[in-house]
Amino acid sequence: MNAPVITVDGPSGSGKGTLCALLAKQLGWNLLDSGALYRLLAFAAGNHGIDLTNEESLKQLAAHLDVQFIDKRIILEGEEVTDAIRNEQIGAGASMVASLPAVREALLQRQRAFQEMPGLVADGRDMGTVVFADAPLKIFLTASAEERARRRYLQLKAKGDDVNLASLLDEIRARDERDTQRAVAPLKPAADAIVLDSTELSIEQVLERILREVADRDLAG
Ligand SMILES: Nc1ncnc2c1ncn2[C@@H]1O[C@H](COP(=O)(O)OP(=O)(O)O)[C@@H](O)[C@H]1O
Ligand SMILES: Nc1ccn([C@H]2C[C@H](O)[C@@H](COP(=O)(O)OP(=O)(O)O)O2)c(=O)n1
Repeated sequence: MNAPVITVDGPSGSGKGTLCALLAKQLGWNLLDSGALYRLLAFAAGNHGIDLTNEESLKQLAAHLDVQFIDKRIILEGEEVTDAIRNEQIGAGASMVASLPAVREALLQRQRAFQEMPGLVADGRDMGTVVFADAPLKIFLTASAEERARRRYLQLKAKGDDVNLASLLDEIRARDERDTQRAVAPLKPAADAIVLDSTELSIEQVLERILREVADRDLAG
């Protein structure tokens, strides 16, 4: 029997990463942060001097990406990059490489390998539409662009980054546009996804709502 999967897709800053981590912890399930793979690829491309539009080279790099996920740490080619991949520049680069079909194809099996017992919580843009299209519970988490920019601003500022709310809002809008308009696996809710707008909801309220859906489907055993 395949391990059950809960997919959580949605735009940048909607709360996917936070919710997926809490959900995986609460259920004792595995966690896939698929966005981290695209961020790692953009970062590795920088290391190797590969242009973010060079589909053939990026495909090769994606197929052989030397990455380890150790607890909450991410090691790329032997170097810890856990924090280094979490900024808007890498986010924008990730969104660029993610628009290339050969790159998405090269990362598919790597993502599916995370589907192990007792279950998987998968965070991304196309988890419910493409990578785990058979998942028994699909969430599409969203929020207004202004609220998402505000959350990102607070998050990066708390980290000590020098950030500007207006430019973060511009970057989030540009990324939304690229992620929803691309030809392959665009960001959109799966036909059978539950759409949750978290603009006016706390993290606890979103978690509670998702856990109710898990219980209704008897997913947690
Ligand atoms: N419902 C919410 N209300 C307020 N802040 C939230 C909510 N969900 C997430 N956040 C905060 O917003 C920021 C971005 O969340 P994150 O999980 O990184 O989003 P995503 O993975 O979708 O980009 C984090 O600092 C997180 O704590
Ligand atoms: N399953 C996925 C996950 C991310 N991506 C792309 C598109 C996103 O803009 C970038 C970065 O994703 P990530 O989830 O890390 O970004 P946020 O934390 O939501 O800002 O990668 C994708 O195309 N497909």
